[in-house]
Amino acid sequence: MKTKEFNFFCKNLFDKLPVPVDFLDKDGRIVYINRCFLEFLGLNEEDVLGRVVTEVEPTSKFLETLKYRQAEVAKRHVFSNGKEAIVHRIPIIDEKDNLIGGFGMLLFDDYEKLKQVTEQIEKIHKELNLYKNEIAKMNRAKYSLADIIGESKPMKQAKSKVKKLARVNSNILIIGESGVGKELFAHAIHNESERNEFPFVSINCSAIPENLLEAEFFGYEDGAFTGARKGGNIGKFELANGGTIFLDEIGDMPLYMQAKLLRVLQEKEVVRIGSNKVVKLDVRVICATHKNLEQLVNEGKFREDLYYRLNVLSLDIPPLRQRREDIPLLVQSFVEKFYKETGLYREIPEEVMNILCNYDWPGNIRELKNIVERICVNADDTEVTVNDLPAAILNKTFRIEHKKNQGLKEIMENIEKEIIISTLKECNNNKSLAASKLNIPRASLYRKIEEYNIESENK
Ligand SMILES: Nc1ncnc2c1ncn2[C@@H]1O[C@H](COP(=O)(O)OP(=O)(O)OP(=O)(O)O)[C@@H](O)[C@H]1O
Repeated sequence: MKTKEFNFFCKNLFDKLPVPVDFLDKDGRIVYINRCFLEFLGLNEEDVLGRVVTEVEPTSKFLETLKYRQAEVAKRHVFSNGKEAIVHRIPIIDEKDNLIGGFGMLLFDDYEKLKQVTEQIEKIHKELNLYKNEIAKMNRAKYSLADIIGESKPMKQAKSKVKKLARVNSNILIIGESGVGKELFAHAIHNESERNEFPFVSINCSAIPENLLEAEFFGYEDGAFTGARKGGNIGKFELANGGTIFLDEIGDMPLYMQAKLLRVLQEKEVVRIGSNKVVKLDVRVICATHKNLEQLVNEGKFREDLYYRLNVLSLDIPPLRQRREDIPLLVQSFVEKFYKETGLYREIPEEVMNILCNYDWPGNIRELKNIVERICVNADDTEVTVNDLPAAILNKTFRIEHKKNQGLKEIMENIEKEIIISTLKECNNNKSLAASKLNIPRASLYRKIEEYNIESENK
């Protein structure tokens, strides 16, 4: 192409470009320079065209670039007018390896602006890391094995199982009544595992409105649906990547979400709503439920395939009434916690402790914790009294009411019968254990069971 034609061609291409650009011939003469570059240098086209680059701009290193045929990319350069920029100098070589010219371009024509942008980016990065750390802190497992109070046999067994479960990566289903400590155990499994440096994300399936479940689980992109937060949102699975996700109340998950969850567990990847980018997942899933999932499967309310996928390993946490010996330890720890939080010292006398130990605790440890806190608040003095206990607990503990016109013998028999029934319940109907707890010979227990017709009532 002739110089004139080339110049015309470049004008069409580069004159409207807001980036300074020029072309040189093989001897370093400027054959084209765009308007933006002229403005930057404060020169007119006539002062520049056809002249050797160093005559126009004495600081230019372009002649060396042409001489050594070596491209220089993103170099900082100070021009004779004092302006600083990031420049590219590229030698142009033809197919026969001959040098035919050079191409120059300024990336940032205002170095100060670049510095500001870089500083701004650095600041944003720092802030982003700060938020990331905060989010990571929020998504940490707070409890470890040491926080799980209980020395009863079933608790010791459950705690030692935690260590085994932590060693592998399979999904776990934790079963137990409400308030037994399922979430606490999930935290402990994560903390004992190799994933403990990664997030622990907890999500309660029954607490999220059905229409938001998918967005919460898998996240969404900006404008994915009406009401979606600007900028989109990361899903809990992505948030838990590398760590553990705890899906509480899994039995309450609607069927359509069960299908989606199954897909994620099978594929080990997730796609945000409104996006087509696949995110690979490495997340351990721990689920919990107080419902009978097998029954839900039989009723068609829970997918069988999902049940088997979640229930690879399981952990059964017994209700508090089956491990009453843990009650004094738990009460003591809740009283200490109350003292630490409020500075109010409380003591639980034996008669109050006995009542607490005999109550059945349908709400398990959560209920016990609440009641202990309540009686600590109610107490007028350091020593808590029976009167500080809620009536509901007192009524249920003193179940043995005698009917009018009953003689002492009959009343005593009723009391004896009640005690035997509750001890048998406590011992899971193990008669030898019950006899030893009641401190009577086994034969006496059998006789009384028959006498009071307990076995048939107990079935
Ligand atoms: N062994 C324990 N030692 C100390 N605190 C416990 C213990 N078990 C449970 N808790 C406490 O009791 C409360 C209820 O525990 P958690 O939430 O883990 O029960 P959950 O079985 O998951 O209940 P839900 O089924 O209702 O979700 C929490 O405050 C927890 O810290």
